[in-house]
Amino acid sequence: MTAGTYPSPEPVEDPEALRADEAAYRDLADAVRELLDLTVRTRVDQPERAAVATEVRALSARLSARAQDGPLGLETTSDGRLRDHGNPMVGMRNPVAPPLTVRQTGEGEAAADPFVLGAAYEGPPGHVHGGIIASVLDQVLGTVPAIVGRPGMTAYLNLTYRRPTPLGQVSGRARVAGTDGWKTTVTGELLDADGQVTVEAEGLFVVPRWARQYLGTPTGDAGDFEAPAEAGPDA
Ligand SMILES: CCCCC/C=C\C/C=C\C/C=C\C/C=C\CCCC(=O)SCCNC(=O)CCNC(=O)[C@H](O)C(C)(C)COP(=O)(O)OP(=O)(O)OC[C@H]1O[C@@H](n2cnc3c(N)ncnc32)[C@H](O)[C@@H]1OP(=O)(O)O
Repeated sequence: MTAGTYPSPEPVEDPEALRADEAAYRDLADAVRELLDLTVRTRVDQPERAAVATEVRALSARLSARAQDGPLGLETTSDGRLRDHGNPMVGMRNPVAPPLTVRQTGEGEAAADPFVLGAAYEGPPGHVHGGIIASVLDQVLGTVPAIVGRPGMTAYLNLTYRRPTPLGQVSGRARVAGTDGWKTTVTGELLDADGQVTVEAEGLFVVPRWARQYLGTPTGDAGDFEAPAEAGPDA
C-alpha cells in the first residue's frame, strides 16, 4: 500500500508497445507461477533439484541486472490507467498472485472469475489455506468500495469458514451492504468448484484521511454513488 500514486518509471507512449510490454511482464509471471507450483510438487531426484536451483539463481541474477529497489506501488501508465501489478492477488507481474480477475458485475457488486488454487496454496491436506482465503476475500470485497468511488483500506474483515474449501477451482463475489460517509461495509462469499459457498465474509473499508481530499465529499447510501461504467482488474 502506498500513500499516493506514482508515475510509471518506464513510460511507454505507444499503446501497442505498452500492450506488448505488459504482455511480456504477464508471461514472465505466468512462467514463474508454474515454477512455484512445480517447486512444491516435484519429485525429481536430489541432484536434479540441485541443478535446477543453480539455474534458477542464474535467472534471478539476469532479472536483477535492472530492478527497482522497492515495491511497485500504484503506477500510472502513459495511457492514464492505474495499475497495481505487484498486488499479491491480482497483480499481473506477481507470480504469487493466483491471479484473480475481479470484475464489476452490477451496481455495487463485484465477482472474481473462477480461478485455480493449486498445491502452493494448501493448508489442511487437499484444501485451501485459511489465510489465503482471507487474502482472496479481502481483494474481492475490497474491490467493491473502489467501484463505487470509495476505495478504502480494510478496517476489519470477518470470516466464517462454513466448510473446507477443496484445492482447485474457486470463485468469489461481493456487494455493498451499507455505506456511512467514508466507510463502506461489504459482504461476500467464496465458492468451490460446485458453486457451494464455503466461506462468508463481511468487511469494513475506510477511505483513509490522507486520501479523502482526492475523492470529494461522501454522500449517503450506496444508491447515491455513481458507479463507473467499467472497472477491470487494473482499475
Ligand atoms: C485515492 C487512493 C485511496 C487509497 C485507498 C487504499 C486502497 C485502495 C486502492 C485500490 C482499491 C482497489 C482494490 C482494493 C482491493 C483490495 C483491498 C485490500 C486492502 C488492504 O489490504 S488494506 C491493508 C490492511 N488494512 C490496513 O492496513 C488498515 C490500517 N488502518 C488504517 O489505516 C486506519 O485505521 C483506517 C484507514 C482504517 C482508518 O483510519 P483514519 O485515520 O483514516 O480514519 P479514522 O480512524 O478516523 O476512522 C474513520 C472511521 O472509520 C471507523 N473505523 C476505523 N477502523 C474501524 C474498525 N476497525 N472497526 C469499526 N470502525 C472503524 C472510525 O470509527 C471512524 O468512524 P466515524 O467517522 O464514524 O467516527
